[in-house]
Amino acid sequence: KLHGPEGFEGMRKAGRLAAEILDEMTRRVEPGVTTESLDTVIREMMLDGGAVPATLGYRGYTHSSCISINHVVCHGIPSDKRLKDGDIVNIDVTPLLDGWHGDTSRMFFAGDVPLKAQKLVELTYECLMIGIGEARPGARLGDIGAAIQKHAERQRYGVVRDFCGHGLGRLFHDAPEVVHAARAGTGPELKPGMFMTIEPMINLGRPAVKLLNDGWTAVTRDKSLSAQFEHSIGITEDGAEIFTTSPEGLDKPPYD
Ligand SMILES: CCc1ccsc1-c1ccc(O)c(O)c1
Ligand SMILES: [Mn+2]
Ligand SMILES: [Mn+2]
Repeated sequence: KLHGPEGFEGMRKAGRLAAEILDEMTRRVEPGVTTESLDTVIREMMLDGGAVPATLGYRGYTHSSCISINHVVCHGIPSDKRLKDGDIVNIDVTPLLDGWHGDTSRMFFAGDVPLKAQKLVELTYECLMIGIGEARPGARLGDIGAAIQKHAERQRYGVVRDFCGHGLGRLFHDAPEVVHAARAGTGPELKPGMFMTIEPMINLGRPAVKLLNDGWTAVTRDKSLSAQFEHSIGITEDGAEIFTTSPEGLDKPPYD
């Protein structure tokens, strides 16, 4: 699907609301808060912004966000679980605003996070931005995953294969599947008007993942820490536009 100016306008608005919600999470993530309480703030901010949570009811999912802590790779379900000092936390939100999905996630620190975990978070952000840097008309989809994989594996980190980025717009998930480990020069050619997410999950240890009995929560098999960042982007005539950038510059680690 190739979108025109109306689609870019719609995604800018949905993406900005999503980024503002994650900016608010920067102020609220701290040891002692429950992930359920953060999910409630997220849902209220979506509704106040005239949007609805795209994940609520999606394939039977019961919450307005995914909150994934430490060795949880993705799809962590908000609960009465309290954050503790040293936790690294991914919060993933997708407000659906006037028919457009703004899908984004960032890492947050609860209290004092060990340097090794901070380095994983910074490298994962670099992977996302390096992947976005490959997105332009004429590039191949595989160029994105190849660049991400190279940056992560050079530092001996594991790139998760089990979950991918995706096309989006009026749909939450559409073609293409954006794999975060791929071969350059392969896959469909990128064209202006394509919308997609890039959402690399990078593990301190091996790439392998398993699902918990709740049917949602994905964890590293070797229990190593995992980090993820996600942006929704649109391919423009000369590159890519990021729809989910923080208006306050809060989406860029290192977090001091
Ligand atoms: C919880 C929403 C959900 C359910 C099945 S996959 C999924 C999901 C979660 C976060 C995402 O960024 C995404 O693209 C999909
Ligand atoms: Mn997401
Ligand atoms: Mn996504």
